[in-house]
Amino acid sequence: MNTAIAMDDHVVTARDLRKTYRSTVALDGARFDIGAGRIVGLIGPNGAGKTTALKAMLGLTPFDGELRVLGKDPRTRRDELMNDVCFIADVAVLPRWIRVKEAIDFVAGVHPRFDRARCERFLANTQLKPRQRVRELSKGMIVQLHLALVMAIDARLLVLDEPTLGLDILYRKQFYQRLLEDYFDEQKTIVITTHQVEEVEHILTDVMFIRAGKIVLDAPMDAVGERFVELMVDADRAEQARSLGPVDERALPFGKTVMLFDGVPQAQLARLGETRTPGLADLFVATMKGTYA
Ligand SMILES: Nc1ncnc2c1ncn2[C@@H]1O[C@H](COP(=O)(O)OP(=O)(O)OP(=O)(O)O)[C@@H](O)[C@H]1O
Repeated sequence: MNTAIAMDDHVVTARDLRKTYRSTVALDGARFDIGAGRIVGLIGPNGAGKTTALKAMLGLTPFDGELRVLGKDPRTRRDELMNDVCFIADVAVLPRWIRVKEAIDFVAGVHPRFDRARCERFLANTQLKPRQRVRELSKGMIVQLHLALVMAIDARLLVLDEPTLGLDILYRKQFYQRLLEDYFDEQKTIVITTHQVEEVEHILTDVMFIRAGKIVLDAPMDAVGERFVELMVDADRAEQARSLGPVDERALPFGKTVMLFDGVPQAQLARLGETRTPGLADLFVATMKGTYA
């Protein structure tokens, strides 16, 4: 197949992405594809390179390697890209004197795809009032304002870096619910980085784990459920289970062991003990073991 054509089928295509800050390697040959109409979680421990990968996609940092976002190289065509890509920059960018209503007026004035009614719907579920100034808002309320402004823009690619950091659990839940109900459709693609794996796993269509600048797992969520099985075995079956090559194991009380398998049929494991599909958080912990060693 012609690779140029194949690359354009994806919203994002990255090959051999590299970024070094003096002696720190932030991206170490990362490779991934993101298709249209997907909600992708880019998940990794602190310092894994998540923000750097997003900044590269947004044309906010130089890097080596090949990267196409909506068919364009963000290094050279950032301005054009920004018509179709939306992201939340640093929350500190809103001037402290501006009123909620003025911030909405401003975005409505500069962004042709901003939908004021939608923004106001998002805000109706918060305590924010149109006349309040940013300096009168709590940290979490400022994040809410930012999210409402960004979610009301009809962009093809929405990039969210830790979108719910600092928000209470009620709003976090509501945010992800609204992201699905009010924002997402097949024409859109969303990339979210987060540490709060449990909160996003039910909305993701795909998951990417990043560790030390490399993508170490990249799979659709339904494939994750088929690929990985967790098995709880008693001591007398542990050796037999171990011979099937678990990718991780941990001991439980009473001599039981939980083992994580990748690609071993569930039926085969079920003969040795109790099986279940691991949650994303379990997979994350198993995959990242030794990161801080
Ligand atoms: N401007 C910078 N100057 C020097 N080093 C940097 C800079 N930005 C990031 N780094 C380093 O690059 C690596 C990756 O950082 P990055 O911010 O991409 O990680 P992250 O996965 O987003 O982490 P976190 O979850 O903690 O936000 C880290 O080791 C970090 O110290």
